[in-house]
Parts: sequence; structure tokens; C-alpha cells
Amino acid sequence: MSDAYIALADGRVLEARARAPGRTRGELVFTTAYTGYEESLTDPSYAEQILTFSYPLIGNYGVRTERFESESVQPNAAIARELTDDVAEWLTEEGAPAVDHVDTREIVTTVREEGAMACGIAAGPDATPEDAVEEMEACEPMSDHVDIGAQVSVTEPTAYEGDGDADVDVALLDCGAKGSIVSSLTDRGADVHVLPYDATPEDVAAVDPDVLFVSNGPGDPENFVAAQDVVDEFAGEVPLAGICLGQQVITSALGGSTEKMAFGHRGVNQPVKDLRTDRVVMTTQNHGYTVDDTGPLEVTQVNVNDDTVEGLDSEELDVITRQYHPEANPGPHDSLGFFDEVLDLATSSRRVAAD
Ligand SMILES: NC(=O)CC[C@H](N)C(=O)O
Repeated sequence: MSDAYIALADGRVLEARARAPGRTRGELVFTTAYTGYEESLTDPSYAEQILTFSYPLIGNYGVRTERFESESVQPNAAIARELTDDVAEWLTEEGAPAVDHVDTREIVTTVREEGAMACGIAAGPDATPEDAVEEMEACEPMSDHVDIGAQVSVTEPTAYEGDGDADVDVALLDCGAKGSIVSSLTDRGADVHVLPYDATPEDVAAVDPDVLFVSNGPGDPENFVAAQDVVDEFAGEVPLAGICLGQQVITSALGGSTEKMAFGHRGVNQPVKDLRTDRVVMTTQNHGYTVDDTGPLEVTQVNVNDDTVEGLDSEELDVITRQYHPEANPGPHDSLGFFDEVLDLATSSRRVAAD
């Protein structure tokens, strides 16, 4: 007899095995990443989602806190074909429901055909199919989580000193930033001032940044109104950089727009072509929205699979953004050079300003 159930918005209820008990709901998504489960499960961009791993065995190299991208498990639940005891114990301790022994190919096919959808999970000795359906029915669309930034952001400014002296101050708007974004900047010598997602223009001005960097984050970018206001305020005055939600927020603030994708991109081998060099690199991705109208920004990189916008620039406004995750963790390091470009932008614009 099953001790876990997964209810899908299309009416199906799948039987599974409970690996971490509990009841929850969220937007059902999948990642095709074959390594990096510790990083993915602690990536704040997954808040309010239920993460299905298409790779069949998750947990085969243990659980190490050094690899965490934030301090807690971020998706509301995890689904895999097989979860090891290490991962099951970790998720149990964290109170994040997890289930396995389910045909994840069926889940992935369903999400690909019908789009990311509401999902409910009930796991544990007393779980019933009705419990899972009740959870699914209470699941709100992602865009209704209007203050999702509050769930994932720092509440107080926090500063990290650079390892070396690049003499660059980065104001990082934390909309749910992965730890690797901060360390990719401090490793290059920049001082990083992490500010809450709802920081005011005055808060940003107080750190006198050489570049304003908008982080990744969960949910609908149109709900990050304070971050858009800050970008609007500093555009043309201070260089702007962004990753994933950051690209979306910057584009919207500058007059462009975003739209929801059917099921998004989540994995570690998404091919991206740079239009200036004609080179293709493999990238890590985790997003369900995409830039639609680019406003004043120029498209520099596109996704080879579906032509969606992967990189935007503006020489006039000193903007550089990426839809994918150059910091990797998990995934390939092919695009770590993005952080060098951001620091170059910060220092060269400062020279121009001083001339
Ligand atoms: N990784 C991210 O920053 C995700 C951005 C946004 N929440 C999306 O799903 O598109």
C-alpha cells in the first residue's frame, strides 16, 4: 500500500513512497540536471515550487553543507525516481516533504505537454489521496505570491568583503540570491553589499555602488516592484547587472516586459549562443518566465533550443544581464567570465565618469 500521493491539477493522483513526511503544495516543475541536487534544493528561486528530478537517482554522493546555496531547503517538496537515505534524512530534518518510487517520466511528460501546474503532496503513514487533492486545490498561481521576496531575502543589509582588492563596491539586491553569486563577486575582489529585496533608492545610495546587481529569485518578476523602482532610479547613473530574475526585473524597469513560459528551463545543459561571437556555451538554468519585450536593451545571447532571450546589454545605459546562471552551482563553469565583465563594466564606467 502506498504511503504518499501526488495530486496534479489535471485530476490525476499518483501513488508514491514517502521519504520525508508532510503535506504541501506548489507549482510542479522539473529539472533535467544530473548532478547538483544539494545546490538545486537550496536555490531560493525554487520557493513555492515542487521540484521533480528527471535524473533517476538523487543523493548518490551524500549531502554536504558546503555545497548549499542558502541556509534551508527552498522548494516546498521534492520528487524523484529514487532518493537515497542521505537526502531523505536531510529533507525530513528540514520538514520538506519528499517522495520517490514514482514514474518521473510521466510527470515530466505531463508538465511538458500541459505546462507547470498546481500540485499537492501528502506523504507519511496517514497520508490519503484526498489530502493530496486538498493541497493541490489550495495551490495558488505563482503570480499570486505577490510578496514572495520576503520569504527569501535578507531583512538587513549584510556586507561581504572582497578577497583581494578589486576596489569595486557591488550593491546586490537580494531577491533570493544564491550564495555563489556573492562568492563569485567576492572571489574577484569586489566588496558586496547585500541589500533586502525591498531596499529603497536611499538604501542603495548609502553604499555608493559602482554597480547595482539584481539577483536571481523566485516567482513572478512583475511582483518585484521595489526592485524595479530602484533600477529605474539608478538607470543611466550606475551600471546595472542582473542574473535570471535580475535580468527580468531590469528589463521591466526599463520599459520592457516578461511573460510566463509553458514549463520553463531547468537543467545544467541548456545551449546558449552568443550572437556577437557565434559561440555556443552550455549553461545552468532555472526559470519559468522569460523576457518578452526587451525595451531599450539589445539581445546579445539566445537559447539555441527555443530562441528565448538569454543575454541583454546596453552600452548607453551600462547594462549587462543573463537569463541563465553564470555562477553555475550546479552546472558548467563555461560562463563564469560574466562576473569579470560585470566588474569591468563597473570600473570602466567609473573612469568615464571621472574624466
Ligand atoms: N532563477 C531565477 O532567478 C528565476 C526567475 C523567475 N522566478 C523565473 O522563474 O523565471
